[in-house]
Amino acid sequence: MRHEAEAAGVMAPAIEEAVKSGFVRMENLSKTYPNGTVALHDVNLTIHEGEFLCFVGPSGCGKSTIFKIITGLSSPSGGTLDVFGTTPKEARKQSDISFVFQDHTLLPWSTVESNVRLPLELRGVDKKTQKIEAERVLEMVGLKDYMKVLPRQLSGGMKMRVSIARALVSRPKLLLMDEPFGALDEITRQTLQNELLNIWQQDKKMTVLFVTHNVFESVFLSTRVVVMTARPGKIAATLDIPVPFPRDDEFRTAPRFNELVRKVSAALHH
Ligand SMILES: Nc1ncnc2c1ncn2[C@@H]1O[C@H](COP(=O)(O)OP(=O)(O)OP(=O)(O)O)[C@@H](O)[C@H]1O
Repeated sequence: MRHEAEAAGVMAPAIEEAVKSGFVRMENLSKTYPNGTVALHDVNLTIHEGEFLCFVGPSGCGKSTIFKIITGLSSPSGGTLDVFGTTPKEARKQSDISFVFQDHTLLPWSTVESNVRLPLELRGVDKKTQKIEAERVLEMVGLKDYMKVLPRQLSGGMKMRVSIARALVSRPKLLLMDEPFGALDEITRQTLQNELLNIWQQDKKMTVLFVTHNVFESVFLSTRVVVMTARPGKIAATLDIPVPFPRDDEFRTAPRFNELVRKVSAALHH
């Protein structure tokens, strides 16, 4: 419905406001858990449509807490966070948000295809569309020939590709990735980084928020890096990565890359 309205050039006032003011907007966002832990303090951040934003920071700086609030699984204790001009819970209901975690969380007894179709099945999408959409995203991640295979027959990198395909199947406007490549070997990790950028490039409107502990990964992938400090979690710096896409493996060894890595590292250790 909303997509149709947008295509016709008519946007609801709330959406228009969201586009103008930022796609995800945090204002003085704070979170104190019931045991007194201050996970976030006064976080201000505006994320625009189509950005690829990486969060880096030490363990416990509140990155997952931000994700929990964006998805409506946790509520702020102070300030506000809105997604597409509405509440996180509402945005989630509209299936505009998908997640990928470090643990691929695939159902072991279901084939690759069934795993990928699951989000659509849960939403009551008809079987024919489920199949078409599953094929579309499995093609994107290079696994169309593995549709009938069980997860245990796949390598770690392939399982992660299935997990990414499952997240993409509902055509999300916002993709949240919490250390998705943290458990993979370096070569697989770099391959998946390249593939993820290709996928993101195909859909200029999808916004990706990506948590990583790896400074190199943050510079390679993102349009902007948000550096956080621990206890209480705050934004120490936001750094633009003004390097055009597509980015290829040559970028990983370019002087510009090293210079940006140094900048992010300096902000982390400040
Ligand atoms: N449910 C909870 N109750 C109490 N404290 C919590 C809860 N969840 C998280 N915390 C604490 O809040 C702080 C931020 O946690 P969070 O998981 O958001 O950090 P993180 O940056 O994602 O960490 P990591 O990189 O290790 O995953 C930490 O000190 C954590 O121990």
